[in-house]
Amino acid sequence: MTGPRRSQGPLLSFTKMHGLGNDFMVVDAISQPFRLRPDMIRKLADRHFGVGFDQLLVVEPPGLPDVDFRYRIFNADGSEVEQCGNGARCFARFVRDQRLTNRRVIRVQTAGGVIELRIGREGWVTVNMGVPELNPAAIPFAADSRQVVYPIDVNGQLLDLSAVSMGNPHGVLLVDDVDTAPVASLGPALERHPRFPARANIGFLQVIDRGRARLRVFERGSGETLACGSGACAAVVAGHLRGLLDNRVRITVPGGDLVIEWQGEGAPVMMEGPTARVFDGQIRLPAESPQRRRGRRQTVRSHDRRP
Ligand SMILES: N[C@H](CCC[C@H](N)C(=O)O)C(=O)O
Repeated sequence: MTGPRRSQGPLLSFTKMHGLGNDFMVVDAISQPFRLRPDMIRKLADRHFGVGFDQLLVVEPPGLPDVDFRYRIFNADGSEVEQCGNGARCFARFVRDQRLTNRRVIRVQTAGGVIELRIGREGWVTVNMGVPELNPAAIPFAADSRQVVYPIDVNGQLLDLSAVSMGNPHGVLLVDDVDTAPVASLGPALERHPRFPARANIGFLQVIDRGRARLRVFERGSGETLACGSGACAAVVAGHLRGLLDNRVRITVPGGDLVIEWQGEGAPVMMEGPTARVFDGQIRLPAESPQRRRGRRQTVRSHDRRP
């Protein structure tokens, strides 16, 4: 077998996984070098010319004393983000399956803070997603003061929106029926609304009763996905604060069900759901141009947060 041509880059090993159809390319950057740029991530995310995924998840050695791993998350548009709930479950299963840990409870550092993952049976994982952030400035969402519901003008239409951060920003709208919700039009308009300076994930929440709800999410940087774990958490927080949902809610997203628990202000949001491994693969990356190699030597590894 001939070795790679000089113009070819390294082989990158990965595992394709999903959490309720929210799909991921998972890369172990502990056992292999990992240096990708936003343009390269966008190419890998392409469902025709690349691997195809909603998010790229990267396993790195811990950067803090009391955590087991660092977990980096990149959307399909190449933007690096703070949190991914479904991804956290798949991350936990991956590091255990790959024997990178033998622990059943792992602490993971993300750009949005430290989260704790508990690995159960048959691929089920419970995630402590941390305490939701409701202060507009920290979400970030432009508002004079904190409200449960914010009136917001979207292309001349006045809507009632809840704003929550799970480490990543979310807007939540109540709808009568998720099947007819204007996700394709309102999703992008709100994702990039000027009042969300870091953009946002937009959830369309239909309350069935105080313990059950349906949800569709137009995700920041990836578009509508079959499931959004942090979006399900944000939706339960918003529904609870509006007095419509109890502490434990079964959230049905297009890809299946998640169980979310929140005891109220100051408490963390707990999320429980399944994970699935689809296949393992390798992909040869294009060689880095000499100019980029020279540029790389002069710069510290960049943690691009936006393409
Ligand atoms: N698109 C999200 C990241 C992935 C979140 C989602 N896949 C989840 O399960 O939480 C953001 O830009 O904040």
